[in-house]
This record gives sequence, C-alpha cells and structure tokens, in this order.
Amino acid sequence: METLSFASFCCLNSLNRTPSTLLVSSSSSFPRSRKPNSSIPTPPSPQPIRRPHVDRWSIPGPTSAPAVSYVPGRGQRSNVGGRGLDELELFLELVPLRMRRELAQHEEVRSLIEVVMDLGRKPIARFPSGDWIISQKLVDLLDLEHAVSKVGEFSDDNRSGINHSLHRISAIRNRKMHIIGLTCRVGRAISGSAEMIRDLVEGGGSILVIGPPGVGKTTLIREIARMLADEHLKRVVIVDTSNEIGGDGDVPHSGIGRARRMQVPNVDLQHNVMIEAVENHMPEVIIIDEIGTELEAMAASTIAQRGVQLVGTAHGVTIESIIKNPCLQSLVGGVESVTLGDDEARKRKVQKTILERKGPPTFTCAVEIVSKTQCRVHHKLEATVDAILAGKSPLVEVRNSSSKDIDSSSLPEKYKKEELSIIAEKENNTEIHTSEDESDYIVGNTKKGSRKATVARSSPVRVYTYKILEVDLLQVAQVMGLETDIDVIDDIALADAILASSSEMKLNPWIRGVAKYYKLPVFVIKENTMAQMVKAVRMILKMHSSGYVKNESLNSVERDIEIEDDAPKRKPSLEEMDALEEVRLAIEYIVIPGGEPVELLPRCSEIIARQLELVESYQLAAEKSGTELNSRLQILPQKLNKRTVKCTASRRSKQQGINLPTSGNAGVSVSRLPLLPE
Ligand SMILES: Nc1ncnc2c1ncn2[C@@H]1O[C@H](COP(=O)(O)OP(=O)(O)OP(=O)(O)O)[C@@H](O)[C@H]1O
Repeated sequence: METLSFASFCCLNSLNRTPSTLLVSSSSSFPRSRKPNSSIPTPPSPQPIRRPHVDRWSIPGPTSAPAVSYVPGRGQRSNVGGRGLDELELFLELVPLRMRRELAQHEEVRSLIEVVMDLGRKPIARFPSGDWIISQKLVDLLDLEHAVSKVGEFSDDNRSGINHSLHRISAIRNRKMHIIGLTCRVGRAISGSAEMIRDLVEGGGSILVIGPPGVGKTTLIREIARMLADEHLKRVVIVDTSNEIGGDGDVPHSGIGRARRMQVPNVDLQHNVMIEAVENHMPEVIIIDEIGTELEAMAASTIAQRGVQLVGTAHGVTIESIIKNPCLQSLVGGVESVTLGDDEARKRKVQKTILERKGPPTFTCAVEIVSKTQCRVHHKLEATVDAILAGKSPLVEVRNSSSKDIDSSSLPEKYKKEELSIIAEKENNTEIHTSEDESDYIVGNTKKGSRKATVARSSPVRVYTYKILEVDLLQVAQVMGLETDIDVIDDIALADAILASSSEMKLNPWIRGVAKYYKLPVFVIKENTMAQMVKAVRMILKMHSSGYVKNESLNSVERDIEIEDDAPKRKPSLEEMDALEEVRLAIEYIVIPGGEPVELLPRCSEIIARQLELVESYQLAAEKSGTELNSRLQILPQKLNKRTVKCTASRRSKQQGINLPTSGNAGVSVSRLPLLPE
C-alpha cells in the first residue's frame, strides 16, 4: 500500500499543478437507494473484498483531529498522515497504480468527475469532455479490493467516503451482496458556487434547490452552509445523510466553514435527525440534502413552521416534477382537486373540477439548477405553484453565473453547451434562454410558438398588468370609448404590452427581464391616478397603431416608458394647484363615474388653459363659458373632440353646487350640470 501511495504522489508531482479549486462538470449518478435493511452482509471468502471495519457510531479514539485546510476558492489540502496530499491525490489513491499513471497523464485530470470500475470491464474516467477508457486491462477483484480498502465502511445506502475529503464512493453489489462495481465521484468545495443566489440566501427565506443527479446541488448547499455560518455568523446545522456535504469522518470538512454537521446513522432516519436538529441544537438555518420521502417532506415542513431557515435539495428538473411527485408534493403546499359550482366555473372560465394548492409551501422560493453556470429562480414559490396548477406560465428568473463568481479554472465551453442542450431536450416544453447576460429572465414552461404570436392589427391590444387593477384600466378604457381596443390578459406570453406601477417595478425589478425576454414595452405609471391611466392607454394604443409588434428589434423597448402627469415645468401657484385639483376631483368623482358634466369655478384665462390641458389628458371635452372677467370651464362627459372646446355662454344651464372630497384644499366647490345633448 505504501508503495502505491508514494507512486501516486510521484505521478501527481509530475503534473503542472495549480492550487486552485477544480471546476468540473457533472455526469449523472444513480440516486441514493433507500433500502429498509441497513445491514449489508460482508462478502464471504473465497473472494473477499476487504473492508476495514470502522464503527462510525462508536466514540472516536484519541487520534488527533486531522489538519485539513480550506481556502475558499483555492481547493483543499489535507495533511492526512503528514503527507500533505491534496484531495485529488487522496482520490487517485483509490485506483490501482497502472490506472493512476494513465489518469495522471490525462490533460483534464484536475477536472475529473468520476471513475467507474465494474468487474470484468474496462475502467472508465468521466471528464467534462466525456468518458475516457483508463486502461485496456479489465477491472478485476483485486482492483476493487484495493479501492474498497481505501474508503470507510459502506452505509445502508451503499455509499462511503474517504476520511477528510468530500469524495463519494458508491458500490454496486451482486445478489450475494459482494461488491462488483464502484462509482467514485470527486467531491469538491467550490467557493463562489452560491454567488448566483446570494441574495436569496441572505434574504432569509427557505430555499428549495431542485436538479437532476450530478448537476451540483450538494456543492451548492455546502457553499451556502459556509456562507451563512462564516460570513453571516448564523447557527447552521447540516443534516448530512450520506456525509456528502461535510465529508467522511467525524471531523467535518473545512468546506462547510463553521456550520455544524449531524450525521445520520441510517438513511431512513433522516427525518428524525431533521427534527432532532431543531429541537436540540437551536439552529437558525438547517441544510438538508436530498429530501426524498414523505416523512422527510413532513419533517421539512415542521422545521419551516418553527421559523428556521431551511435550505434543502430534491431530485427533479422543474417545480412541476415536485408537484407531480406524491411524496414531495407537500413541499410546495400539496395539491387537491376542487369541484366548482356551475356559476363559479362559468365566471372563472374553467372546467368544473380544478386543481388547487392545499396550503402554504414549506419553502419561500425555489431554484432549479439547470447547469453549473445557470439556474432558474422562482421568487414566489406559492405563485409559481398556483400558476402551474391553473395551467398558466409561472414567472421564472433565469440567472447565469459569471466566471468572476467562481474562483477557479472555468468549465470547458463544450461541456456548458452540451449540458444546456441536454436539459433543453429533456424539457421540451420549456424555453431555455441562453443569453450571455449575467441575469436574464423568462417565463417558463411556455408552449413553443405561443411566444411568437403576433397580433392582427384590428384585434385589441393585449395588456398584462402588475399592481394595477384590471377593473380600473377597463373603466378608463370604457370612459375613453376604447373598451374594445384594450384587452387585459393574465398570460404574459400572449401580451403586447406591460402596464405596471412604478412602486411594483422598484420592488420587483425582474419584471424588466420578463419584458425583455418577450420583447414587450413596459409602461410605468408613477401614481395610480386616472389621468396617468388615461395617458397610458393612449400611449399603448399609439404604439400599437404605429405598427409596433413584439418580436421586433429590442431597441424600441429597452427602456421603460414612464407615464407622468403633464405637469407644468415651472412651479405652479397655489391658485393653479387648487384649480387643477378641482379638475381632477370633478373628473374622477363625477364626470367619469357618473357620466355627468361639471361646471368649474371662474378662473383667469391662464389657469383655464392649464385646466383645459388636464381635462384633455383624460381624453374628455370641455366648454368655456361666461364673460371675459368671469370665465369658467365646463367639463363634459364626452370623448375629446377639438370642436367641442368652444366659448359659449348660451349653453349654461341650471346649476347645482356640491362639495367634493379634497386632498389638502378644503371644500373645493364645483358646480354640476346635467348631461347636455350633443
Ligand atoms: N459549480 C461547479 N463548478 C464545477 N464543478 C462542480 C460545480 N458544482 C459541482 N461540481 C462538480 O460536479 C460533480 C457533481 O456535483 P454534486 O455532487 O454537487 O451534484 P449533485 O447534484 O448533488 O449530485 P447528486 O444528486 O447525484 O448527489 C462533483 O464532482 C462536483 O465537484
């Protein structure tokens, strides 16, 4: 054994080594088995595979804690046995010398992902660039025996590790429970791998991380644990079912920083340890890898209810996979079918039996890991689940990590592209946006082609609103006589424009990304007043009638279109402000809702001109009446037609004074006239 270790050291010394953390891509691995039987018999002679007996649950002996140093972003060096091996060297000690020599000469050795050794077959190494046959000589029992002798005891999920490292060794056994195959994965702590979702982590909400095997979930939550424990001084407890997050051995790997780690004696007891963590160790954050059973999902929900931030992973590709998984459904709130009454179904325009979310989800938000450099964020998991159950497209933010985040050699280009296309293929319903931008946003699960829908010029303009009441917008359109020109819709993929309040845009800047993805103009209303709404309607229609259709060059919609009141540039006098407020109140409280004309108080001609501008911004007509010294404006509940604005005293009718609510200017008195015939 000593000869092998020395040889491995020599081989690696001959490489041009850099101390940086390795960046490799993933390949799939078989999922963790959950066998109820935790005792796996050791293989009998005459073909024994020697395994050192390590009772992981006995009190450790007086051996001193290993000196393992971890420098974020610079990889790990463990001073195991005083030999100063780095973790890749430790890993390579698993394979027999002849294979190690071959591997050491491979130019991608520092990006090695896995070594696969199956009895009677050629050994394979998995690299980001693909699989590579290490040696033509077939794997024999001695090779397997050698590898097994280097690792700890296999637990009931057939996994083991190497002390003081993050490597994962998984066994395949024959029917007699002898080990006949090994998948040895290189584990690494990668500093910066959680930068993509730093804001979510720091936000304190519970995060569900979803991804297929090998995509980097464990690596991500390991870094999250370190980030919260070391940078935010949080009390973090990791429930480490297969010792994958904190590594093998009783002293956790330095890659988890100051986070504490609880080992799990048996995978079937994971849920118990999760609850134990909350009850005994006063955590502020619990990190848990692979939530896979109903009991674990229930334990997760208990933890979340106790106000602890939960960061957990689950196998899947999208939120939909979790919704469809009966064991994990409760993580997203659960699903129930509801039968609606005839009237309700007609009102909602849905079938009678619909699916609804049962309760609040365990997690605040969810992150779908697409690849090591891209993820999709569902900020409001609740809303995402509701949208999916209602057959709508959930809002998803697509984030790409920039290479500066990850302090290491970069992932080979080829691998990035391949992985993206694999995932795009898997989800043939989902558009994958491969923008170069650091942060882009899409609406996920869009049916292919629907995004491309363009609108016939004669059809109404379809507007998607954010924090603007549909009823308000439609009322304004109705008053303007444009109710057939505007349609408020709730599927953004089909929209022609977005109308949002500026407060909403500030709170949720990702809306801009959604708009950009769909090439939609965003009209932003500063204040939710009817005047601004009227102006917005006019501008939306104007843009539409000028021939704008989405999917045109993005240039035209790169910036928000801000709707502001046509306020005079100079500072208005108090009297002018009073006069304009009088107009606003008259229009918004009487002319529009009541359909009645209002005669305003007499004003000087300059102020009347200002009032007239404001009336026109509401698309309403007005008449000027009275003498020159006593002129006043009458606002008509008719659509603006320049000819209507004229000076006439003859049309004044009987007046009826009323008091309007005011904002600051007490008791503005306006006069009201009955509707005049055209
Ligand atoms: N950001 C990253 N950059 C480069 N390599 C990474 C990154 N994240 C993970 N890896 C590598 O990819 C491999 C798989 O990672 P990891 O074990 O975290 O995946 P996983 O999603 O947890 O897999 P599984 O579901 O099978 O447990 C490991 O070898 C790891 O070192």
